[in-house]
Amino acid sequence: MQQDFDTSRRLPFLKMHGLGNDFVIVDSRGRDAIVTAELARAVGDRHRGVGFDQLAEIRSSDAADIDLDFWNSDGSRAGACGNATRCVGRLMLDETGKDEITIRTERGILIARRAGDEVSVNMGHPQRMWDEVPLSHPVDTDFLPLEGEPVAVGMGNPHAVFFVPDIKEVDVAGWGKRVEYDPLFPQRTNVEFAEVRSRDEIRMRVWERGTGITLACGSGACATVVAASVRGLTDKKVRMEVDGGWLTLDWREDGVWMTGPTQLVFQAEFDASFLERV
Ligand SMILES: N[C@H](CCC[C@H](N)C(=O)O)C(=O)O
Repeated sequence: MQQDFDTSRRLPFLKMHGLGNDFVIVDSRGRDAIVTAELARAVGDRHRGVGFDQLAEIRSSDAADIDLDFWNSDGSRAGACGNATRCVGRLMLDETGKDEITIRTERGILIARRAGDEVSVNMGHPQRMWDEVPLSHPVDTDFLPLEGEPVAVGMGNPHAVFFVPDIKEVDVAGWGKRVEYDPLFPQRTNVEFAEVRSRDEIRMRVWERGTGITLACGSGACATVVAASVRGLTDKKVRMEVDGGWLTLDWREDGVWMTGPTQLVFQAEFDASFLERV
């Protein structure tokens, strides 16, 4: 593997999770970015590495408090990751002592705020045009021409949200994987299955592009409240139960706000021999 960093050095990282959506976080501020697709796959392997749903790399920014890049465990890039943004938001809020910080991701500058013990992030405005999601050709994004007629929503990454009468009956892995690779999605897609319990409560399960079933997905939760609201099934503010716990979503004038808990699990470092084997 081509590397532009010194493998004789160790590589410190943090393991964090938001509702069981788990992340390895590497802080590359003050040096060149070091994460490559190969490194992401090696670290993401739960046997050879440590495993994660996404790897997040913090970088110095000239436009916000930090820049943040996301990788899936198959080595692909994710344009957005709401739960990792909340986790890194927590780190930066604690580091700076501020109540609000800015994070530049591929989709633009996001704001993270303290919300009691939890962290809120404004995940920005949803993308509802077919070519923004993106889809492969013009269709009605409120009712995609697929079995189950999902809603297409971009949150900096693509999502297809299905409404189902009973979430327990859904084969999330089988159905999710089929939709992820449907030719309607030229960059593949994340897939959400949502059971609306009331106008302000949704139960959601997710199949993540490049990762598979996860216990939560922040951008997917944002996409789901947008989809439910567009279909007239819920209000714009909902509580959402995912496999890993509860999030609050609020689609406001300035974007979709997501609030929930974050957890630091451990701090460790990859040693030189691990990095040399990548
Ligand atoms: N877990 C993330 C989303 C990852 C999406 C990723 N699987 C993609 O390829 O877009 C979240 O909290 O928003």
